[in-house]
Amino acid sequence: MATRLVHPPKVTSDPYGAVAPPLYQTATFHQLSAVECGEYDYSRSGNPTRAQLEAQMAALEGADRALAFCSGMAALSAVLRLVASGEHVVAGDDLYGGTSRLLAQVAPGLGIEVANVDTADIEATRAALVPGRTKLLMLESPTNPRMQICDIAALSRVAHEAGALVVVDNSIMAPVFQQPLALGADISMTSATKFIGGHSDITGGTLSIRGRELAQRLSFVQNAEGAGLGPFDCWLALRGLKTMALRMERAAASAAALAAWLQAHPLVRRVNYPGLPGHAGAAVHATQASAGGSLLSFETGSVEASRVVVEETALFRVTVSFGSVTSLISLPCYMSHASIPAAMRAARGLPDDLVRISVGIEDPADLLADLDQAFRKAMAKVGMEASGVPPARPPASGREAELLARIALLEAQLHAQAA
Ligand SMILES: Cc1ncc(COP(=O)(O)O)c(C=O)c1O
Ligand SMILES: N[C@@H](CCSC[C@H](N)C(=O)O)C(=O)O
Repeated sequence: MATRLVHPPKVTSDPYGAVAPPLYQTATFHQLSAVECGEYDYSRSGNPTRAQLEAQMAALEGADRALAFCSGMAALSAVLRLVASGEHVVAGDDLYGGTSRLLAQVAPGLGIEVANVDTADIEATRAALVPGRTKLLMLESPTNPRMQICDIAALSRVAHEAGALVVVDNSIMAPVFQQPLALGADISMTSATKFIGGHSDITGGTLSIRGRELAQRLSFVQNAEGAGLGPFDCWLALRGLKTMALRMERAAASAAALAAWLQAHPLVRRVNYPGLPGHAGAAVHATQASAGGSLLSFETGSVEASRVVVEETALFRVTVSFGSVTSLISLPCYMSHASIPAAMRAARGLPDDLVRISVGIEDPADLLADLDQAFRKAMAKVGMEASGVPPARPPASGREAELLARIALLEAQLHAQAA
């Protein structure tokens, strides 16, 4: 993966042999004549820089074709266009807030009925699918923000038996750690705003698609509705891709160390991180992904304490989004998932005190020390003694952290095999 990210397939012929892909920052292309068009005519319909990004994503995910959109939501909206009025979608019940909003507030206006189900429960998902009427099963694994895991291969089989297509939102793992098409999904969506861009400087989304006919339908939507990614953002995404494995491996190793520390902390009631052997989905996750990733969430039992942790950290930026080189921290119920009505959040078990952390590529020792000082302030706020706080002693080096993360994943894999 690391090598393929640096050596993408070349789709543009560059007479100068530029090492960086050329940026075709143009809206239109000179035609061969008034009645003959060359390969490109208009950047909404196609652009060589976008074609380069799409070819690389297709190669990375073993797809027949990939398409790049101006955001992850635009990519998911294009997928929703595969469903006609009167048809049915089954989706998970712990989804990114924007996806929940699309399904709860946009889909009904299109005449599309949506059923939300706990996709960790294969039989419940099977029961929610209506053969012949359900056209799409929408999955996230891990889910945002509770990091729940579903079995992508088993659910793909169940959905296909019912005649539904499967789209997996792979934004949290990205192709570096998980490849949904290889597990049986039809479409893998990645918000390029996250790990692909990697520097919090673009919004984008990609669809990697199995099957030429399906890809053609989605490509038609991309052009007809005009939500393709612009050339400069494609160029930034191409640049981000080169270091994606390096960034993700480093951040995942640090996240594993932070998750272990949080789990031992007296102020923390629960840690959601699929790289922890005790996580309910760890065994399934270990069979379909190669790391726990760098996103995790935890509960303190007190919104007040969680808020102090979030606001008192200095290296973790209080911001929505994830997958950046910079560590980020948030209260999902007040930020990324605020568009889900409070009653629905409560029904789905999404607590207000949940804190989400996106671990960046900083030195894990600094991140731990920063969390430790913020937690001490939070404990003081809720009148807790600082006794029992685990030492904020990180693994001696990034390499050691990486090895520990690999060992944790191997343990989870052994667990899975034994089961
Ligand atoms: C899991 C997940 N899917 C999809 C999206 C949508 O991506 P974008 O913000 O690029 O539209 C986000 C975040 O926004 C997300 O967290
Ligand atoms: N105001 C935005 C919120 C974006 S959340 C971004 C990201 N997916 C995350 O989970 O942090 C909106 O309303 O969409």
